[in-house]
Amino acid sequence: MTETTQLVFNDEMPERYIYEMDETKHEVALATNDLAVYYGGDKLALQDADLKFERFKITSLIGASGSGKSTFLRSLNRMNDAVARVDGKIIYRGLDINSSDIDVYEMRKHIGMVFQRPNPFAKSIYENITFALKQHGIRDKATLDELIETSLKQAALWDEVKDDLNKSALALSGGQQQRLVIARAVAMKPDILLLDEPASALDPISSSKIEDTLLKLKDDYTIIIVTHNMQQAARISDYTAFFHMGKVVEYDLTRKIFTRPKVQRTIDYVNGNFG
Ligand SMILES: Nc1ncnc2c1ncn2[C@@H]1O[C@H](COP(=O)(O)OP(=O)(O)OP(=O)(O)O)[C@@H](O)[C@H]1O
Repeated sequence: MTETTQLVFNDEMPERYIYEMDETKHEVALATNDLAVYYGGDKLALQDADLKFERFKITSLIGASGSGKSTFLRSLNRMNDAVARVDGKIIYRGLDINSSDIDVYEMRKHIGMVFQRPNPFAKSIYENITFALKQHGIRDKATLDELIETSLKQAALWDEVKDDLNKSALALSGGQQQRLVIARAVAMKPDILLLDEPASALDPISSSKIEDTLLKLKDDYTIIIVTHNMQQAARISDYTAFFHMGKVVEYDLTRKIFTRPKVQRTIDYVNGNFG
């Protein structure tokens, strides 16, 4: 952002602003209620997280390193269970999926996760996608073939690999591997896709392919993405949450976060004044 477009401080500014989603107008796919995460028993890494995520939209989580973005994202499908205490509620289809009686394995079929580093299995492209499907009891070849084609098309990888599905996934480029991992996640037909900096390890062209893929995927999925790249957040997301020191400081429509944020700290961050 150039000097002339710097956002400026104006009179009475709140310390926090959380967009109140009108549930009569917007379908909420997932909501957190008073979420707090403690590592090692007492290290508070996230607090007071109350967010609603709209269905079929992309929400970006932005903020400096260590501000709690990944902690929040990982808590949404219980990836932190083994390392942290997660208090509060995560509401999905009327259920609190943070409750102890939830079948986490089953829940993750609905809420999938893609990590920063592409992590395909050391298997063929075909097997990367069929592995989890078979574990979930899908064995019919025609069904598997159809799911492979659909998911690879959704992840914008089909045209590049359709003639060689038996090739090792490890022989693909980093960007192709990440799209394969996205295909693997969408083959399970989740409702919600969580992505932790999915493009940060990739070159700009691969990164832009991932962005295009996510924009297409939002026709069918609700997407929540952690990104350090503010241009990327501005380009692809409908909503943006700005994290600072374990709190969501501002949550709003992306265009408002980047043009008319309400909190001084957000203004500083989007202007590049991180101090
Ligand atoms: N497994 C863990 N055990 C202990 N502390 C952790 C663990 N994971 C994260 N933390 C701490 O929690 C805080 C928030 O970290 P988190 O990774 O959520 O931040 P982040 O905003 O995602 O950062 P980055 O952008 O660097 O990924 C930090 O102080 C971090 O050191």
